[in-house]
Amino acid sequence: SDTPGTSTGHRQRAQSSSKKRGVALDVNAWRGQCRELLRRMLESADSEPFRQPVDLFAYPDYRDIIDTPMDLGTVSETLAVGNYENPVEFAKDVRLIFSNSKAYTPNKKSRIYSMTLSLSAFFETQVLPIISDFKSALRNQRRSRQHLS
Ligand SMILES: O=C(NCC1=[SH]CCC1)N1CCN(C(=O)c2ccco2)CC1
Repeated sequence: SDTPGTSTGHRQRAQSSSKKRGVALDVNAWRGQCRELLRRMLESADSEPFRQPVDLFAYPDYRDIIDTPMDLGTVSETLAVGNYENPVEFAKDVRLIFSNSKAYTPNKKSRIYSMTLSLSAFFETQVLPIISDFKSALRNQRRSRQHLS
């Protein structure tokens, strides 16, 4: 707490990132964090079936069941070319990979589906702080811009 009687002068806040409550609030940090999360997922054996699009010759009925195919390679490419605006859009595509697998699997004991379960459990624990840090950086940026207007 401040020493009584001191005035806490008006603090200028840096535009893109500022130290607040010990957290670096950088509205752009999410992209590198998501790239690193993808890298860790791709190095896991559990991601093997999800690194590239499903081979429709190997699974001829795949598109009868799945409307929007998605895979980690496509997500990687979309992130690299800057076509995700925020980590929520990124997470939506990754979650689509897992929901497609759940929809397509003939039964919940299939090997590939069990890989989906462990990979998505890992993903959810890792993406949550990325999204909440982004949202607080955005709130902070809007707060500091608001005081400028
Ligand atoms: O063919 C692939 N991936 C591409 C590959 S794997 C190695 C070479 C190229 N699949 C199979 C179907 N998929 C499932 O989720 C699934 C659930 C139950 C059975 O299959 C998605 C992954």
